[in-house]
Amino acid sequence: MAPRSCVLCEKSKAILKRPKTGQQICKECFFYVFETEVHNTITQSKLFSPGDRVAIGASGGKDSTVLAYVLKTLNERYKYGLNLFLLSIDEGITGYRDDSLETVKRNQQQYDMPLKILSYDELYGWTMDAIVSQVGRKNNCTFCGVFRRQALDRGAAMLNVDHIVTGHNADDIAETVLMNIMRGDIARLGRCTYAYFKKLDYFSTECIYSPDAYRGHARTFLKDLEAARPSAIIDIIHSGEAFEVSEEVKSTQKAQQTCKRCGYMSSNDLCKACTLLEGLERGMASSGITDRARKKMEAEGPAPDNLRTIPFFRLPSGQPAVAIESPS
Ligand SMILES: Nc1ncnc2c1ncn2[C@@H]1O[C@H](COP(=O)(O)OP(=O)(O)OP(=O)(O)O)[C@@H](O)[C@H]1O
Repeated sequence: MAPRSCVLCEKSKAILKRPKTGQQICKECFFYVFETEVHNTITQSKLFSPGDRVAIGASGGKDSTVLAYVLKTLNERYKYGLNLFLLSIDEGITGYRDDSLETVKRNQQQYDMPLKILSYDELYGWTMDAIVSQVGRKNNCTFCGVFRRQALDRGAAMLNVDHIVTGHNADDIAETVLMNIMRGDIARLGRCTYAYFKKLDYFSTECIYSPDAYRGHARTFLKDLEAARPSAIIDIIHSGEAFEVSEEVKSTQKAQQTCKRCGYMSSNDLCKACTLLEGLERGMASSGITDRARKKMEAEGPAPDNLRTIPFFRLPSGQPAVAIESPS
């Protein structure tokens, strides 16, 4: 059978079928439509203003590498006037993050962007290797996720940027929508094709500490759905976007305040990172995970005065941290 030609340019050979539209298109047309969609989202949502400083959360993986490449390309093509920075968080995972940071350092050269690396070790006094040796593999993702979110905000404040952007592909977002539904967590409500065809330099190893079994179930389920109906992924994302959170559910969300200990935004007296860090420092790491363990630690008395804590968080303006929309 003769190869199909691209439905857009009608000249070149089609090399992929976009599940989103069902269109069979060639490589050049794919680059063009993908980049144009990102551009349209940026302009229609008025994401940036000329002169804005933007930190790209750079893990070295495919999604953030595509993000850095596309933002740089669009910034030059459409003259957005953005100052772009790479911001990498070094979680301290030997054999994984040290390798992927080498990719980010190459991206820094390739894309000619300043790079800031901030490590868990310098911020919290703990690497993920040390955390895993205390808590084991089961709950370590909780520590890593909470610590990364705060580290990205703190790194962004150090760079004095107006925005942080992170890379997410359609599969990951659909998985997250499904997982929030399956957990009854409505209130918290891809692909690598682009990176592969553009031959971008990215790091493609899974985190050595991330056996997220629940996400694995969502992923398998989504793959089955997609096999039956290719638009399933994008349909689920649209459903997630269309969910209306009732006022009753919204009212269960706690008001945003700042952490008494470190000044970072929090919905409790202590932010989650301070709670987790206190547990680690007192040798009771699960106190940040289960209510029972927390009560046990509380029963042992207040935190000692010499407890290692996270430096107090202030925005570059000197203001304490204020609420920033939390992606979930
Ligand atoms: N260590 C890190 N330093 C800076 N940004 C990070 C880091 N880890 C994750 N991010 C940001 O969060 C996004 C989503 O991360 P996630 O862990 O889900 O990885 P992913 O979907 O495999 O993305 P990637 O392919 O870029 O690694 C990344 O694209 C990146 O923008």
